[in-house]
Amino acid sequence: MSSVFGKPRAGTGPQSAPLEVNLAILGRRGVGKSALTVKFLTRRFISEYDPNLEDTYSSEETVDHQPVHLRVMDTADLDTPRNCERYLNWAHAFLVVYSVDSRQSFEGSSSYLELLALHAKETQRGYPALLLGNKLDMAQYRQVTKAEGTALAGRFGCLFFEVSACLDFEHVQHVFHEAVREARRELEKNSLARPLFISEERALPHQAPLTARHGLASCTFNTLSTVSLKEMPAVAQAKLVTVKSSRAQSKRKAPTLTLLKGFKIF
Ligand SMILES: Nc1nc2c(ncn2[C@@H]2O[C@H](COP(=O)(O)OP(=O)(O)OP(=O)(O)O)[C@@H](O)[C@H]2O)c(=O)[nH]1
Repeated sequence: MSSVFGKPRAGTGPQSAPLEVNLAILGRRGVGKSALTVKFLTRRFISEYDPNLEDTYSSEETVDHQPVHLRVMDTADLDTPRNCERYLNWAHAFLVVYSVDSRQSFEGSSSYLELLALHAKETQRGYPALLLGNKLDMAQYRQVTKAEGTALAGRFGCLFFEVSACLDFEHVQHVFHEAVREARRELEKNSLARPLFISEERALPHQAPLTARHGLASCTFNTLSTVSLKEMPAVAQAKLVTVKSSRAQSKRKAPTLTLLKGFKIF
């Protein structure tokens, strides 16, 4: 099933260059966004974390025999989407996460999917999204059934997975690679040579901010009325740490330690 909201906005590079994919992880606090990100990058599960950290990590991946330069933004919204343009204008694809043992977080994920769908409608661009029910190892405390997750994903045309950041790495990796595939499908629809961020001149002068109109306060889209053709934007409040996943997986050398500053690993 395809998970496309609207039209694509960026293109693949030449065949020899790695594909560049930006992936944002969204969801309410405590659903396991950081745990999933760190699991994917290091194969490890974290037990302690700084909930206010919002970092963007970089990893060289190979997906379907194709090199991919993947950037992952582990967002740190509070209870609702906030200052969303920092990821809406940056990401090629989104992982929307809830926790299977929290109905509140499931409702939160629905808000994020609505936000993405509305943004896609406003901008006429494509935003592949995957819905993830995390903490599958806590299934005995389930508040959200698998059928409910499937139904929500179906409503928004998303892929859906139940995962656990503390169980097998391969399943988590599969999900991230599926996100890359979804982004790549979108990127391949557009033949631009490099990943560029193109904002069309598309003023919305008489309309309130999208999220305000739909009850998602705090998100503004003030770049919509400007013309811009720019390379990778600076990510507000985010620092870029390059991590070679093969190295991170095998050794506890500097990149891993840098990445995991603030986390306790075991
Ligand atoms: N049992 C279980 N616990 C998990 C899992 N993923 C994360 N946790 C725990 O859930 C808590 C929150 O995890 P985080 O990864 O920090 O969640 P987050 O979504 O990044 O939260 P914020 O940073 O506050 O936005 C931590 O105590 C984790 O150890 C999981 O798959 N299973």
